[in-house]
Amino acid sequence: MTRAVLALNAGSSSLKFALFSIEKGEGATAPSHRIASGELEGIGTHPHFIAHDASGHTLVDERWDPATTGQAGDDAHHGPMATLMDWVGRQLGDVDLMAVGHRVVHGGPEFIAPVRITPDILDRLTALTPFAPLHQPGSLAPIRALLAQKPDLPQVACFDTGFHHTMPAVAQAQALPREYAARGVRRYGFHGLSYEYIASALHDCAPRLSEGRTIVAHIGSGGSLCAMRGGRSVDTTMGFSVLDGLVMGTRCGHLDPGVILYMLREEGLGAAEIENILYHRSGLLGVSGVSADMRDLHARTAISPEVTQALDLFTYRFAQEAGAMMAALQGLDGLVFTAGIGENDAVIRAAICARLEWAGIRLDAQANAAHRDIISTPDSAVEVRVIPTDEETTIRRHVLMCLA
Ligand SMILES: Nc1ncnc2c1ncn2[C@@H]1O[C@H](COP(=O)(O)OP(=O)(O)O)[C@@H](O)[C@H]1O
Ligand SMILES: CC(=O)OP(=O)(O)O
Ligand SMILES: [Mg+2]
Repeated sequence: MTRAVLALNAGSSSLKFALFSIEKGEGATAPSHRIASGELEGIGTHPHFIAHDASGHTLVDERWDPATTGQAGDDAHHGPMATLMDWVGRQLGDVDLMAVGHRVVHGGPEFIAPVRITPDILDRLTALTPFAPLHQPGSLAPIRALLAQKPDLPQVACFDTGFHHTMPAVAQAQALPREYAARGVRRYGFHGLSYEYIASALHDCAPRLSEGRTIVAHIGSGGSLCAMRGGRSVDTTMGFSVLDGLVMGTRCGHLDPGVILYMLREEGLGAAEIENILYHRSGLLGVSGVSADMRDLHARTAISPEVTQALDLFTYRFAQEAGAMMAALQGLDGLVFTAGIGENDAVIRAAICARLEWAGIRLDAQANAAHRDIISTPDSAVEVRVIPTDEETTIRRHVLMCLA
């Protein structure tokens, strides 16, 4: 029987998985071998489940009605996670599953390195839910379900916050009364499993950018920038929560806290209503009034000025936040685009790069349209790259490190 590790990556609009075969004694740094991988994407907009085997053959390719398939963050027995886990369970016939690794969005101040799940650890991770109210339950639901079904199956939690613990104290700080930092209210940063993968890819394919000053732009349904120097995070645009920084699919990004006071005091809204506005009704969806999904928005730019405004705000705010990351890095050698929008959307990449020409970025329009590895011109002061992220490979690495 093939021994395997399953990596589960629950995002806000997608559930991704990969099943890796593991040789006896295989270490975390050995090249990975996938038996199968896939994703349920477009959760909440146009759910699409697609999976491939090791040779790229399609195992499943189905589209569903969003009204019948639930939301990201539903518990493990209902909605998208149940669909994915049922399907994966049926594929496991001749596989000896040695461990499951999970993306867990928030590790709080305590959890940096990956950790083997025990009932006590699960309780401590559950206690972090107020830090990521809409992500943590979705991360923990499959862990809890598997712990009940298969208590002896090793499970490892891999933290999206872990990569950013190298940020200097000044980047972790907020200008609040000191006692807040002691209570864990500080800047953490997210998308760390993705940034760790990109840091290792840069080490292999672009040593100059790996050693130098690089902004990695993880722009999917959620999005953030990481200012990386020498392959480590020195700053990032998400802070205490996944609301900060860039304009996202349904989240507002950077916002004057006075707006929240206004909603509380003048509009009489409660915490749950404000949370719903900031997490689910803002961002591209809120400004365009039609969709959180970039693919839908491009199809409507010609007919809707609101859609054009939403895209303008998205690229404007990106350029502003990139300026902040350049200040943290004291300059810029490289810019890397990754995740759903970063990897696939040449129009958005071009609009962003046009706003950053002042920083020495020159885009090669043909290379960009063809989604090539390097999309800047040879004379560009900043090398611009597209690197597909692979959070599942980071999870595999973390599982093997943790079990060693
Ligand atoms: N071909 C494409 N063109 C433009 N945007 C795309 C394309 N494919 C995916 N996207 C965007 O990427 C988003 C999903 O990115 P992803 O990184 O999978 O998100 P998450 O992990 O946060 O769920 C979608 O909401 C969509 O806006
Ligand atoms: C941390 C976060 O925002 O994740 P996602 O982009 O998957 O929503
Ligand atoms: Mg993601």
